This record gives sequence, structure tokens and C-alpha cells, in this order.
Amino acid sequence: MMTTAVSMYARVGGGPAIKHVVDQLYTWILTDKELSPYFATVTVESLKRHMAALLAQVLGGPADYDGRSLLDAHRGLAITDAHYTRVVDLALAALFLAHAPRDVVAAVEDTLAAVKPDIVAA
Ligand code: HEM
Repeated sequence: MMTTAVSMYARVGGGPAIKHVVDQLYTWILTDKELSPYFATVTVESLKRHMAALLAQVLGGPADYDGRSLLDAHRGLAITDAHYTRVVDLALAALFLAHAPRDVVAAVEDTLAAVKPDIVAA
């Protein structure tokens, strides 16, 4: 039997679908009473661009991420465990809402778990 390796990036719908997921995620974050204060002084457009590039890269799409390391980006923000978990939940919900396949959602969940130490304040 012939097998074709279709990337997770392609299976979620490529760049446009990822942009949609990231837009949804930030709409929720920026209207969340507990999460929005973290972003009060941030230029959200460039943040979204970086987040979309990173997500695309993690899913096997173009490796275009040119932002800071996650450790550098989140250092000093004093992000709590609960706020980290909330953002992860919203990210996974945004993927499901965009009809991302379950295995793709699971792979993103694993990746987010792996970078947790870079995000949450020690
Ligand atoms: C769950 C995993 C997370 C990932 C993958 C992630 C990813 C990113 C990325 C790619 C950037 C941009 C870096 C750059 O532009 O150079 C960023 C910045 C930022 N993130 Fe996150 N993030 C996560 C969780 C969180 C959480 C939980 C919070 C707060 C509740 C948060 C708050 C911020 C803020 C405020 C910035 C901007 C920092 C600045 O510009 O100085 N992030 N994040």
C-alpha cells in the first residue's frame, strides 16, 4: 500500500487555518480578565505573527519563526501555573473549533507541555 506523509500543517489547513486559530486564541486571551493584563503593553500584531510562525513550524510547515526563545520572551512576566494552563486550554479549544484533527491537537498539547518550564515563573 502506498503511504503519503501529509504534514500536520497541511492537515489543519495550512497558513490560513493557523492564522485563524491564532486570531481566535488572542481574541479570547485579550478579553479574559485574568490573562489580558499580561498583554497590556505588548504589540499584539507582532506577537500573533510570531505565534502563528511557531505553530506552523511545530506542525511541520515552513520554519520561519524568528522571534525570541520562549524562555527570553516570558522571563520576568511572573506567569503562574494556572494562567499557563488557561492559555493552553484556550489554544487547544481554538484548534478544535477550527476542526483540527484530534492527533494534531494532541501533538500541540505535548509540545506546549514540553515548553512549560520556559513559560511559567520558577
Ligand atoms: C502556552 C505556551 C506559550 C507559547 C508557545 C507562547 C509563545 C509566545 C511567543 C512565540 C511569543 C513571542 C516572542 C517574540 O515575539 O519574540 C510570546 C510572547 C509573550 N507571551 Fe507567550 N506563549 C505561551 C504562553 C504564555 C502565557 C501563559 C502567557 C501569559 C499568561 C504569555 C504571555 C506572553 C507575553 C506577555 C508575551 C510578550 C512579551 C514581550 O513582548 O515582552 N505567554 N509568547
